[in-house]
Order: sequence, then C-alpha cells, then structure tokens
Amino acid sequence: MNQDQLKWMASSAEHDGAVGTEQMTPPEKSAGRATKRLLAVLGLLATMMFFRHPAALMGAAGCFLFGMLLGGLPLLQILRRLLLIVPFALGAIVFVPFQHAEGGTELFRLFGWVATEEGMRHSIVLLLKVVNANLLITYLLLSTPLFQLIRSLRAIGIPAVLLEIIGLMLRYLVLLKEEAQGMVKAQRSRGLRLDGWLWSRSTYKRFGELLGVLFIRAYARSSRIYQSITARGGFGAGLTGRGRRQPIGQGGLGMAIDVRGVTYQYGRIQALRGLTFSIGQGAKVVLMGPNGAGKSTLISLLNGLEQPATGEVSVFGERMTRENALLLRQRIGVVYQDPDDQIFSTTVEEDVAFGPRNLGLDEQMVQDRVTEALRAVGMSELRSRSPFELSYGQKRRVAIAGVLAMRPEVVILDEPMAFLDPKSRDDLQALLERMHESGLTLIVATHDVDFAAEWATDVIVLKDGRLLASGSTELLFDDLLLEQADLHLPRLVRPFRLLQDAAETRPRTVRDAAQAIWQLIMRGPDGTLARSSKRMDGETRQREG
Ligand SMILES: Nc1ncnc2c1ncn2[C@@H]1O[C@H](COP(=O)(O)OP(=O)(O)OP(=O)(O)O)[C@@H](O)[C@H]1O
Repeated sequence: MNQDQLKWMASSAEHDGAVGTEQMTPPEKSAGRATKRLLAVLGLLATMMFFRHPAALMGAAGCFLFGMLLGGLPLLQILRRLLLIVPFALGAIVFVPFQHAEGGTELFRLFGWVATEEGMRHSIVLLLKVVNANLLITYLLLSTPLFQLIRSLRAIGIPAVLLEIIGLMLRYLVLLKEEAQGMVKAQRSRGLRLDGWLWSRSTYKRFGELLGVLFIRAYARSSRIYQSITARGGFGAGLTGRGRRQPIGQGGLGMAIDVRGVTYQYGRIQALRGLTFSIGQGAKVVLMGPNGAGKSTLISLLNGLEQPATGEVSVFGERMTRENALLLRQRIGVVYQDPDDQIFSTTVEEDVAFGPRNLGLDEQMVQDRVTEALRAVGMSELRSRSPFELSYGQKRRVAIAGVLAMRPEVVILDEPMAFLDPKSRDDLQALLERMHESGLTLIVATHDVDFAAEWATDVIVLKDGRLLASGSTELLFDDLLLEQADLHLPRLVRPFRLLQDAAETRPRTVRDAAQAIWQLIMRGPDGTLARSSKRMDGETRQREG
C-alpha cells in the first residue's frame, strides 16, 4: 500500500462523511506550556527532597492544594488520587518511628520495640513528602493530556526506551485491572456477593486462588499483546533500514500468498494438516471454518509469527523463514480479533505511530502516516484520547489504523465484525471496501456467511486443520460443503430455495435479492408468479406437515 493509496482512502472516508474534523497536532504553544509545567513540577519535586521541617512541608502541601483548586482541578479527583498513598502512609507510620531506637529519645514501647521522638519526626516528614509528591504528580496528570506529557518527557531528553518501558508497565497495570474487573463481573453474575467481602473469611481463603487465576489470565493476554507488538515490528531491530522496503525475490507474479503442504502442531495437538492454497493479489478472501478449525493458527503462520512444522508459506513469491519473517511481515498486517490485544500505548496517536516508528521513519513521516491512517478509519477526532477509554468499535478502528500506518499490501483481519453493532458493522464493511479499492489484498477470518457472500471474491474453508475447499464464493452455495464445515446457507438465498422457478437464484446483496424478486413478479402475465406462489405455499405446508 503506497502513500497515494492511503491518502485516497483517507479522502474517501472523509467524503463518505465517516470522518469528523481533523484535530491537528496540538499547537506549539500548548506543547511549550506542558513542558514548562513538567519542568516546574520536577523542580519542585527535587526541592522537596531538601525540606526537613514538618511545618514547611505542611505549608507546601497546603499551597499546592490551594493552587490546584484555584486552577479549577476538582477536589474529589485530587482526594481520590491521594487515597493511593494510604498503604504507603500506613507503612511509614507503623515502622519508621521505631527506626531510631538507639540513642533516640524514647516516646513509648510496643511489644518491646522502642518508638523514638526522632523516628516519629522522620516518619511524619516522610509521609508529608509523599503527600507533596503525590499532589504534584496529580496536578501534572490532571492538567496535562497524557500524550503531551509523553512528548514533554521526550523533549526534556528522557530516553525513548525508558518511556516505552513505563508505557508497557502502565499497560500491564491497566490489563491487570481489566482482568480483575472482568473476573469480578463474571463471578457477580453467578451469585458472588460483594457486601462484607472485606471481612469475609472466604475472601481470604480464595484470595491466593483468585490472584493465581488473575496472573495466568493477564499472562495469556500479555502474550497475545506481545504477539501483536511483534507483528508491528516491536522488540526487533527495526523492520527495514530507514523505512525503505528491501527488494523481495521474484516469482509467483500476481500471487500474494502461496501455502504448500503446511502442517503445524501445538505439542501433540495437530492444528494444521497439510494445507495447500494460494491467494492472488487484490483478492477479497474469507477464511471460514468452525471453532478450532485452525484459522488463528494459519494467520500466525501467514504473518510469520510461527513457522510451519512442514511445508512452506511464500509471500509475494518469497519463502517465509525465521530470518526474513521480520521483513516480509511489513507487507502483511494483522488485525487481531480482540483490539485490547493489539492496543497498548497511552494515546491513540502513539499507538498508531508504533509501527511506523519501528520502520525507522523520521518523526514528520510518522506523524503524516498517523494522520492519514486515522483519517482513513474515521478516528481523527479521537487521536489524543486514551485508547482504553474508547468503545469496542472505536478500539477496533484504532487497531486497523495501526496496521494501515505500516502500509502493508495484504491485511488479515480476524473476526473483525465480532461484537459490533449493526451500524458499526456497515461502517467497517465500507472501510474494508475502501481498503480493497485502494489496492490491498484482504483476508478476513469469519463465521459470518452472509457477510462472506456479500463481500468476498474467494473463500478458504478449513475444518480440523484440513482444507475442505478453496475457490470462488460460489462455494458458499454448496450444501454439502456447508454441512461439512458446520456453516449455513446465506440468508438471502434461503427464500429462493423454496421457489421452484428460482431455486438457482443466488443473490449476494439485498439489491440482488430485490432485483430477483422483481424479475419473478415481472414474469407474472404467463402465470409463473401464480405457480411459484402456489408451489411455495404447497412446499411450506409440506414442511410444516
Ligand atoms: N496455544 C495453544 N496450545 C495448544 N493448542 C492450541 C493452542 N492454540 C490453538 N490450539 C489448538 O489448535 C487447534 C486450532 O485452533 P485455532 O485457534 O487455530 O482455531 P480457530 O479456527 O481459530 O478457532 P476459533 O474459530 O474458535 O477462533 C484447536 O484444536 C486448538 O485447540
């Protein structure tokens, strides 16, 4: 996908009205203000380290709080963030007074431990310093959007790798929180009562078990996130030298993907059993098959995240190996089923910029690609938002933008329609159409036969790791194949199957179906319509009988 193609998509999206007004990069002025604010907070934090007197620290805390309220920050939010330091405060109060037992002035004894005046003072000073630091950081977080904060941190010379580590740690914390919330919700729906949980014995009995499950779930999720980061060139030494595409071998002209005798197994589980098929450039392919058929495994192989046990996968004529997988991967983008597995940055624009940065592009080019990709998916307005605050459909668009910004030639989407409302599904289908018109080869793993019949040009059907069939979407009308693959006939076709005179009619779209019905009606004068109606009535009665 070249620059013109992505731009074309972006302009089409705007033309369709799918896009709101583009929010341009924040003005220099506010970026400068954010950096000044960051420097001021860092300066105050450093100064705070030298304060030794509780009264001075208390005075500083009062000033900070007053300043924040004067600046319009909500008191409730400030207090909520202050609650975060309660565990630390308890630790400081409980342990620190006993630190100066030797040589200090005794205040009281507890279980043989001596609390001293010096220890107590030290404890109060420590506590006040933590409160002050918390107030200052809260001020920064509440007054400056996260993306600007990150830019400012970069501007003052904090190494990018450190920021990435912080970003990933934050992502892991968010992930833990989401998993914990998900678990609580699922358990409440099955009768878990939360009233009095803090004092309940069973809470503590099950605590270890729940914590274990939480970490296993978070681990599984983070390994999927790791996969998607790798798919966009993360953790690698950059995908290509300075963003240029290396020449890729000759062969298979017009062929985007060629799969020959591929097998794959997870331990003793045979997931793929000798698959052979090919996909031409510019095709719109649906990958179908029941649960466990091997679709996700195949996608991992096509993207080079896994290597086949036997057989080979070729991309644009070049055989995929461990060595060239990084290079070939930039020609094949993958949009995973769960956008939360794919998105991990603190802002939408940072997330979309992740792949282009891995390509080694300069910052201006990265920003251009981010703008274009977000415009193409109709998400320009939300570029500064945290992706974790978005709806599921919006997250999916961000995930697609992240892949488009890499300018791949093939895009694979795993169940892109899952969990979307009808309007979002229509929007996504229109987006897929634009992506295809811009020259992309698209592969969509789906269970949705109606979407497949309407949208795709070709179909690949798997079952139990085997290829049941591959070819044009005419296959979707083959009853035997559909039965073998646990699929059903597209809905639009079913009524025509009940009409003897129109049993072979295979409408793909509502418009096709309307036209077919109209043609049937127009045949009326010679009596066909009447006969058809009678036959339909007759057949319906027969079925009901
Ligand atoms: N990490 C794994 N470890 C062991 N077995 C696995 C693993 N992932 C998948 N499998 C097995 O491999 C087979 C193919 O699974 P895969 O996820 O590729 O199917 P799928 O067609 O994508 O299914 P679905 O439609 O449910 O997503 C299944 O039998 C599955 O149990």
